[in-house]
Amino acid sequence: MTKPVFDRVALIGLGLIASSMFWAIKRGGLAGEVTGYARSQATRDTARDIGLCDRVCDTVADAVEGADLVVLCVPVGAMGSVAAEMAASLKSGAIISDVGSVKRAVIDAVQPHLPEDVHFVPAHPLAGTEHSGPESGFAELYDNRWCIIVPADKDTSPEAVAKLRALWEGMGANVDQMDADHHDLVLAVTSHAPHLIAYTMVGVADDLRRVTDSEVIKYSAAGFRDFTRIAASDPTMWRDVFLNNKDATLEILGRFTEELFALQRAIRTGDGDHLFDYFTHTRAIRRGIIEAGQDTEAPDFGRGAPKS
Ligand SMILES: NC(=O)c1ccc[n+]([C@@H]2O[C@H](COP(=O)([O-])OP(=O)(O)OC[C@H]3O[C@@H](n4cnc5c(N)ncnc54)[C@H](O)[C@@H]3O)[C@@H](O)[C@H]2O)c1
Ligand SMILES: O=C(O)C(=O)C[C@]1(C(=O)O)C=C[C@@H](O)C=C1
Repeated sequence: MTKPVFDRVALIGLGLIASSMFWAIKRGGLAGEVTGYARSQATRDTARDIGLCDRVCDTVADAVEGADLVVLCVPVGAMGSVAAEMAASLKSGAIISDVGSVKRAVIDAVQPHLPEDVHFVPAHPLAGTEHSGPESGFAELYDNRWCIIVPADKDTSPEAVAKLRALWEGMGANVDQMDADHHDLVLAVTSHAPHLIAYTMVGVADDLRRVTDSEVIKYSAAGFRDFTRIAASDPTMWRDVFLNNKDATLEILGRFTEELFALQRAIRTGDGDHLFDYFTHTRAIRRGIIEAGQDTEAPDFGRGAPKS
């Protein structure tokens, strides 16, 4: 039996990310006790019914009392108010972290509420599904996925960072470290703008009523199915992501629109060379990612004959 990384962990907000953390912590024997708090009675009842958390508390103060690590797993827009609510009950020396998809806005919202004798070490696991709520979690969610740790200050305790790293590694993740603004720009490109594009594409399809009546469902085995999966993600979470990573997302969408206009023009003017060169370039990027071993889920390109 491995030694737990923390004696007591508190998970605040019992949805997909927190419930997956709980099952992964249990799988790895990473904490002595895990307490949990959710705002709604219905969520707390469900959590108790399915054995999510060793102890489900009815107040955030009870959940964080005596905890060595507190992880805020609520939507980005709720982080500040939850931090304010729990601040007076935090144990001296505790590590406070979060899992929010945006980092600069969360740091600005949470930090002012925290007492000086705790360590604030924000983080973001790059793993999720389109499902939400306490029943959607599973222990394997973080296996081989990245978790980015974003220390709030330059003088954040290295011991606190190392302990949080050990927890995420114990849950199966690969851990990296980044500055908050850089994180927000990278995620605007790789996650936030793509989600907005998926939402838009599904909305466009829905506008074409005759398509959605039957054909979209019938033929959505291809790329569009991934769009509909992503566009089924939690509306509160994604509203908060866009409102709290405004600048980076707008910057990326501006660039995206420019490229889209150029492609649109190439189609209208019959500029096949532009389209071909563009697609050749993007294909090389995809192949580069796979060759560098950075997409562990990608199938080999070129199937060829089955290998005996
Ligand atoms: N879903 C993903 O793909 C994903 C991936 C990485 C990070 N995240 C981040 O993780 C966090 C949680 O996301 P999730 O997918 O687990 O969401 P979820 O909807 O499954 O769970 C969120 C939980 O927070 C609770 N909550 C909402 N407002 C609250 C408040 N004011 N006070 C207390 N509790 C409140 C909800 O009731 C729910 O239990 C978000 O910040 C999100 O940006 C999500
Ligand atoms: O797989 C999915 O459903 C996701 O969208 C997960 C995903 C992403 O990769 O964009 C979504 C938001 C996060 O903050 C991190 C991960």
